[in-house]
Amino acid sequence: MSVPIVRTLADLRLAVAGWRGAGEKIAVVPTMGALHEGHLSLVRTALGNADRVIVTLFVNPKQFNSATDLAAYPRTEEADAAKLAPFGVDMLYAPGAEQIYPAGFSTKVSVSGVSEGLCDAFRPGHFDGVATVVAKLFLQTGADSAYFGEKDFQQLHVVRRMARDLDIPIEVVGCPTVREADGLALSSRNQRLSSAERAIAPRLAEILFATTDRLVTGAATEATLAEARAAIVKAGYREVEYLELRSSADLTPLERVDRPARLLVAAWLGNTRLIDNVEVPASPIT
Ligand SMILES: Nc1ncnc2c1ncn2[C@@H]1O[C@H](COP(=O)(O)OP(=O)(O)OP(=O)(O)O)[C@@H](O)[C@H]1O
Ligand SMILES: CC(C)(CO)[C@@H](O)C(=O)[O-]
Ligand code: BAL
Repeated sequence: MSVPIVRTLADLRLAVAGWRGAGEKIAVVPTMGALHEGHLSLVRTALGNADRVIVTLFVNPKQFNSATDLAAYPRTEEADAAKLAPFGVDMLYAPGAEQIYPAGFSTKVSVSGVSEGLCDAFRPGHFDGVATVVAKLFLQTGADSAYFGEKDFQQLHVVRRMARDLDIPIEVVGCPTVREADGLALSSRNQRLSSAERAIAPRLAEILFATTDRLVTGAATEATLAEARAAIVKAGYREVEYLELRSSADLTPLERVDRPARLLVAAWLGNTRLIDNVEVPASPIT
């Protein structure tokens, strides 16, 4: 079985109209390709919740801050289509850039609040690019539900807020982060790690989990976070961009764990920027 590849908005709309006519529920899984088990877990959840599943593959230039990062981004469409084939995905929508940003395109979707701080502080404009392309993908596909990984936790919040604010009738579903056996969160950027870096990489998740265990409900957290930042550098990471505690519900900064909380990190291992985040387990207030 192979997955039908659709490259134009006109062909996408034709297929979707047929499915809608038959009363079928449609799910969309937006990706930038280089598919791995993380993406495939989203696909499995989508297949369980809908009659038709569209996976999108578009490396969105508007969300890259650096031309080098964009140029280095893996492009493996053939292998991606082969990975999707056994799942019975209904369509791989891999539009040309002109289908998303036709000549004269001048609109930007910008979500305030949840977009601010964390990744935005180091990739300014990144979430405008994400919100703009995801709004287009939601409207082009007209899907009933969309699947995003918690690995990109801030992105998940931005997309949810955007869909609510713009009254796009779609359910945004967050899916748990898939990890390698040693704890490293799967990411297409892991391919860029040297073998020495790959050996160090899982220390990030290890330190993150160990730190959440130390974040006792109600206690101030800054000293614990400072120790964790130092431990990440000691493990061999070049730089910690941020390690912050935020509310899980709306990403507001927290100085102590006084509601469901998430610990989020971005750090550079050599020339590769990795992100991760974990929920802080609730602990009894003593
Ligand atoms: N390890 C993972 N577990 C669950 N979902 C994931 C994982 N990695 C990526 N995803 C999700 O897959 C979707 C597409 O992500 P994307 O194509 O950017 O892959 P990626 O591996 O995160 O790449 P990169 O981080 O290098 O951009 C996003 O919703 C993202 O959160
Ligand atoms: C959601 C997304 C496909 C938008 O380009 C991208 O940010 C990603 O792959 O996470
Ligand atoms: N996974 C988020 C896409 C990006 O890093 O641009």
